[in-house]
Amino acid sequence: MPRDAGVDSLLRDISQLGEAYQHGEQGARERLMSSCQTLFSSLMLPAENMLMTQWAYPTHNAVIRLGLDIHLFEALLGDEDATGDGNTDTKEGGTTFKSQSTSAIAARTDPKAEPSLVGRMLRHLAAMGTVRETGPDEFVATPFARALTLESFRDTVLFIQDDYQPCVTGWPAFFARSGYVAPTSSLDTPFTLEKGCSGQLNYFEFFGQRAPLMGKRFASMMGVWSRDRRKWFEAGYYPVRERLIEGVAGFRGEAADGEEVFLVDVGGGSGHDLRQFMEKFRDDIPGKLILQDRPEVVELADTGAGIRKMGHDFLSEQPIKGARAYYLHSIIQDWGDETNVQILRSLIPAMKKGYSKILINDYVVPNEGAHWLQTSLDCELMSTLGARHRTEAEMRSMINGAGLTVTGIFRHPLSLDCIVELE
Ligand SMILES: C[S@@+](CC[C@H](N)C(=O)[O-])C[C@H]1O[C@@H](n2cnc3c(N)ncnc32)[C@H](O)[C@@H]1O
Repeated sequence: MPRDAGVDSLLRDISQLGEAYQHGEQGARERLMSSCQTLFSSLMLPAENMLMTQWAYPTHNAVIRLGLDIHLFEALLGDEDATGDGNTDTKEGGTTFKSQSTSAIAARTDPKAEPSLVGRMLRHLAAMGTVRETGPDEFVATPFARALTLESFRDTVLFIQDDYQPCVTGWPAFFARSGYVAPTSSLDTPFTLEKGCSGQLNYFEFFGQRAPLMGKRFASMMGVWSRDRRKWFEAGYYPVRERLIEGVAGFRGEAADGEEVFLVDVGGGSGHDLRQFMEKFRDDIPGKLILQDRPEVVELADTGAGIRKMGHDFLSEQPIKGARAYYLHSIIQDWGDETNVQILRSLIPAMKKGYSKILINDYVVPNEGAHWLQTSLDCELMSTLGARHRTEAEMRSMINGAGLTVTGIFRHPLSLDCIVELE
């Protein structure tokens, strides 16, 4: 086969990025991953690509899913005190993982699975990079395999594979019916078609009224989705002190009534954003933190001390008046323009002029070169809520239509999302 010039230049980039990564340069890891991914797909032949995407990925997912049922990932971690049988220690991301034999892993599965089935599952997981093979019939967990023992990761796999994926499998039926037109109503989507609630309940109403467990798993998935991303309040992203904290009465020793609300997380789900915000700023937060969402969602949220929970429908007037900021994370992306204008207008009567701000934390997608995280979420939004991502021009026009003004768009150099600040 003739060599591809694109591949040659990718190889040069990867070599330079590899050095930058070894020197700990900011952003080198992300750029290296992206170049490696492009290199991988450039090198793959069409039939290999076919088999990888259509065969290997789905069966990898199926092995992970079945692995949860038999507690394969817990079995793989073994017993902290396990010794003998030739186990070797492997360092990954600062944690020591022990190598385990297939028979030892199979013996710890629960319910007990046939050792040869466990061996076949482990070999596919190893081929796909989820576990590592350290010798014949010997495996060690990667950080991802270890994370699959966490409740939030288990919930995420169960939500995506059991609750969400069937509506993606139903795309051909939905689009044949719609005449190959993308959905624009949250009441008529591949999700509502698959769940039999078209015209009656949207995605979130379905969780609340028919599938509370699904709602809990969804909230866990949102936490996992945010987990390794740059937080909006981190250094180099949105300047929280300069733009929010310093403008609050009482911050400079002026009189404050102690009742001020600093931040309302509107549609804040499980409260993970406020919890992390609290951990970072603690005693510097000049006012109360309030988590709002649908009543059944806030009820499940484990916010800990210092965060007040409140059931509130964001389509109706905001009851917390004069907060320093109203934060909307992954809310605007969920809805069409009409609903978003209603969500934003419901906040306006509560805002103190010249003081309160709205912070929209969403992806604002580029016209070209969107990341797979953005494009796959766009597919998810289309499938579940008949929604879609917006470009900056589309976002600005929607916001102006609600009678608000964009006062800044803030991004971390390594984040795919941004904060759109409004007054
Ligand atoms: C995509 S999630 C985002 C959750 C959270 N902000 C985060 O980033 O993890 C959308 C949230 O909007 C909430 N929601 C949907 N409809 C709502 C409504 N009418 N009023 C209040 N919250 C609503 C859902 O329950 C869900 O928690």
